[in-house]
Amino acid sequence: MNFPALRLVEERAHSPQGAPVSVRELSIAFGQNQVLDRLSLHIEPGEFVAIVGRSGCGKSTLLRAVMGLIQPGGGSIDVDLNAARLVFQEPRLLPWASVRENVAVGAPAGLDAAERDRLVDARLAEVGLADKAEQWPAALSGGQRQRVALARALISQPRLLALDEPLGALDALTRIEMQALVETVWASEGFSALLVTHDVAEAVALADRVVVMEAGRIALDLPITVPRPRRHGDAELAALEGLILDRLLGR
Ligand SMILES: Nc1ncnc2c1ncn2[C@@H]1O[C@H](COP(=O)(O)OP(=O)(O)OP(=O)(O)O)[C@@H](O)[C@H]1O
Repeated sequence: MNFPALRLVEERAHSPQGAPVSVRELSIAFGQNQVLDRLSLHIEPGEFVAIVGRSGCGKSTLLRAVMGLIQPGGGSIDVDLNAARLVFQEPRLLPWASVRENVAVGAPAGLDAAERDRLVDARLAEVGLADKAEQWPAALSGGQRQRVALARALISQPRLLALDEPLGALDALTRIEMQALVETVWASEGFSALLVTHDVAEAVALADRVVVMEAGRIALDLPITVPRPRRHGDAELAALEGLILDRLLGR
């Protein structure tokens, strides 16, 4: 008999530990626009850090710099990019490839077909899409496509997962379901997570620390110690959300 859930647990037990990230005195300018100004941020192995801030404050610039997509103007970033994956707001799937093939794109090189299929099936089961492997992306909902993007990122067993507003295009209910999924996979896989989001409620629901950016620097670095799994609408989370919103709105 086949025990896919058991196999998944065995795989989790062998998951590599989360990778640390050290950003020191990072400065980035686009022309005259000084977007990041000697910003420092440290992420502990396995920690979940969310970044919030007003539109244009430099959240995505920071995340892209951490992922090696933007060259720092000054300062340093210490991160192992071999073990890092990025999930964007749009799922960026190959429209002409099946769900299985889209997830397999993220698989480590050198696997034989059976081993690759086994990993794809395990990841699809993890994100709740076990029955969609042979579908085309066009046949999926927006939330399902984003699950495929998550499975594609997870298949390489990343030690750091960077998430750039990954749930921003989803409706409110799907978004809450996806937040629970992200929390579950993070808790079971052990990777470090860096999430950029506009949604302060999402940040406090998911993160160990919420970092508030202002004028290219960190204005507030707030630990969220509410026990997990967290429940949407929890009073303590709502109070933390209010505190951060007060800061962002200057109230
Ligand atoms: N490639 C680029 N070239 C020039 N300017 C850029 C570039 N990328 C970002 N910027 C500018 O840097 C600033 C910060 O942009 P960034 O996308 O990091 O902000 P953000 O906080 O993620 O914004 P949002 O919440 O709206 O996504 C903005 O003024 C933006 O116009």
